[in-house]
Amino acid sequence: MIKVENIEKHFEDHQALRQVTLSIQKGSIYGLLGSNGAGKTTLLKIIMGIYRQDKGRILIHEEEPFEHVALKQKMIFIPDQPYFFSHYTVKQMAGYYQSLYPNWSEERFEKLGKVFNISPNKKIQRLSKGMQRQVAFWLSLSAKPDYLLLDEPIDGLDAVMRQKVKNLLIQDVADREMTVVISSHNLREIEDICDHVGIIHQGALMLEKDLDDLKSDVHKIQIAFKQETPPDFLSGLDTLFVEERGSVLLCIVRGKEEEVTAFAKQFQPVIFDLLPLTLEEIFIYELGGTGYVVESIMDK
Ligand SMILES: Nc1ncnc2c1ncn2[C@@H]1O[C@H](COP(=O)(O)OP(=O)(O)OP(=O)(O)O)[C@@H](O)[C@H]1O
Repeated sequence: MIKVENIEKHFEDHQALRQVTLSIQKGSIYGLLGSNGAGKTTLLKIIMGIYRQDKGRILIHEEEPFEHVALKQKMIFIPDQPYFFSHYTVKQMAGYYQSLYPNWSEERFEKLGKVFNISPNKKIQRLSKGMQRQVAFWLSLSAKPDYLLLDEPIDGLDAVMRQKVKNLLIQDVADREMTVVISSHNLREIEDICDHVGIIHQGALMLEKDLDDLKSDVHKIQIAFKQETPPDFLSGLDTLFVEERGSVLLCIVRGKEEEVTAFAKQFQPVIFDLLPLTLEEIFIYELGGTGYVVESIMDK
């Protein structure tokens, strides 16, 4: 488990993180969403023990990562521009990873070679950017880390490889409870693999959600009554948004589907529809006036 408690970080007079608190369960995939400069990379580097926070505490498996060598052998960070030694082949770099990570599996490295389809004898710096990114995944997954932190990892991978990498991540989470933190600008890139997301804006965590709960507990209802809207109707619902569209009332409500339906039907509506919301709609309604935040993570 990763616990981030009241983290603050300044770079000279710029405050990059403000009072960030979140926890990431073992065996889960956590999406850290935010626009450029929001503070995602800074937070990932603090979790990895690469930067030291000014205030607050990070606990990985109840231990602080900064200068903790044994803990770092179980953690891998893939930065947005992976770094490799110049002139090293994939095989030579694999040897280096093997010396760093005690959990390294040669068998896994060979098996994954078939997925990535890159010759281990190739010099990494002669590969394309997307292929170098594949090498970063190939080596990292062969090292079988307990914690894998990814800084905008999907960018630069083609659609087929993107899906392959997502499947590999999900497989390691399911098989050996690896914990993944993945940063992105774009909710759509990661919504299919994350079970939790946090939205970070100007260094502060604005919203943190369990995606399964979120998808099942927020609904859009369209309802019309024979006459005026009964006064008790809206006051009896937990509404995030209400709009009159002619005689039809559109409401975004929180609550269990059966309970919302049973409640609405008491008023004998002439029209009643309950529809699921897209994740995008949920964030728009939940974040209300903070339009830029929503727009920035929904870019197409
Ligand atoms: N080493 C550094 N020195 C000074 N300022 C920094 C440093 N690293 C980050 N910052 C500043 O901290 C803020 C947060 O940067 P960070 O890289 O964490 O954002 P990000 O959310 O990862 O952005 P992006 O999506 O553009 O990569 C930015 O204003 C950035 O300029």
